[in-house]
Amino acid sequence: MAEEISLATVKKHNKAEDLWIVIENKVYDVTKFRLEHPGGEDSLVDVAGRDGTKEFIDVGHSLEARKIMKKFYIGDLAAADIKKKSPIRCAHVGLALGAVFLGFALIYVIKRGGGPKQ
Ligand code: HEM
Repeated sequence: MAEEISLATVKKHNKAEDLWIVIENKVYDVTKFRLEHPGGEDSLVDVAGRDGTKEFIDVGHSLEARKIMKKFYIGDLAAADIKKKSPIRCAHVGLALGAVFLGFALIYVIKRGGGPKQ
């Protein structure tokens, strides 16, 4: 099984001479690659020690780039750090569904003449 690396550990490697990046929940040590990176050293240093998934995808990296990445893979982001964002999103979806349900329930009660009878 791949080694699990916490985001706190990744954060310690946030310099050009010690450069780890998270992409799609996988951790890469691109310290040596930074000088060969066709997109330049600076773009990698900008996301050093953090999640660079958005930036990586925004560039539209080729399949060749994805092949090269594999050479620098050092482990997976710890499960606890991956899940952090999702409960918030789930809560939002739950709230939205709850609000829609309440809306329909209200319409139903009103249409049935749930109000005071005359
Ligand atoms: C292990 C991680 C990465 C690898 C192996 C990698 C590899 C490459 C390669 C091979 C290219 C040439 C174009 C292509 O084949 O797509 C490239 C271009 C580029 N990369 Fe990366 N890259 C990595 C991460 C990143 C990240 C995290 C960023 C942004 C923060 C980034 C920004 C860029 C930019 C700006 C270009 C230039 C695009 C252009 O000139 O059109 N790269 N990269």
